[in-house]
Amino acid sequence: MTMQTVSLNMSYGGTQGVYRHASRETGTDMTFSVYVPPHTAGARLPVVWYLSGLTCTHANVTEKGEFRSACAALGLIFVAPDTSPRGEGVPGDRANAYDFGLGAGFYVDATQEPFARNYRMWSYITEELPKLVAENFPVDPNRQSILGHSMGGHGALTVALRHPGRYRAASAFAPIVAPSQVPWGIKALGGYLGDIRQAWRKHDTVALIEDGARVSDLLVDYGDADPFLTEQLRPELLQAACEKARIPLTLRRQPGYDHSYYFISTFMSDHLRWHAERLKG
Ligand SMILES: N[C@@H](CCC(=O)N[C@@H](CSC=O)C(=O)NCC(=O)O)C(=O)O
Repeated sequence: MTMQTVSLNMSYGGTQGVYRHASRETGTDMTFSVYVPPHTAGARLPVVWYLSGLTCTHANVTEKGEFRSACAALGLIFVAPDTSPRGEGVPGDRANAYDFGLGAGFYVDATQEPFARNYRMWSYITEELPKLVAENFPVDPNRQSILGHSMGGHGALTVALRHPGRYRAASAFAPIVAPSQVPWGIKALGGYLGDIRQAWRKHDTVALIEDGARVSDLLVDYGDADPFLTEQLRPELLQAACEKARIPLTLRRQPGYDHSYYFISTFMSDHLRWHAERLKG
């Protein structure tokens, strides 16, 4: 699989790159970013995947996430994919809605027309992109972890729950934890997967836990000034599901913080340290 380098900049002794490739899964060109920390030649490094939220590309976290200093200190590779296919002929123009279509792939493989050909973000994130990254960067495939924000928090938690042997840690900023029960999720899962509630459960963190999926532990931060908290995010549903399933959950309510990258960047290094602990050795 080939890829092109869009840009490459030195940062904290490592390199921040942006790359583009032709994706088999989405049938489009896809852009993603990778930060590689300073390392000795030949070393294989742990990799942290970051899934972004509604309206984002790779660029939001790359420019505003403030992850590079911690990644350089902790020796972590940081990968930030896009949130949907884009380009000519791809349905779901954002002019119609910010919460469905372009920038809002919800990390599922769509089964409904006209989305089924291009909106294959589940397979892209879990299969195609990991292979491309492993072929082109000094990653240790046995030391991977995943985190995300909002729609990307939903993606990170569902991907981790369905691949318990692959990701050693999972965490999220203000995740959508029960998409089957909130407006953003009902719109997206219905639009991409149709009205097949059983299929939705495989893309719903709370439902996956209810159905027996497990991870060793979770870290979740949310801000109590987040405008989406009570209608879309509903962290109390995750707390109840984890308590019932006895999954250790560190759920932190951050007073005064909202949903923005000012919030994410404040707690990014905490999350990366938490991941690094679980990616040791
Ligand atoms: N009306 C806003 C809503 C979009 C928004 O807040 N997007 C968040 C993620 S929300 C859940 O997935 C985001 O990360 N935005 C990008 C940023 O750089 O802050 C809008 O249309 O912008």
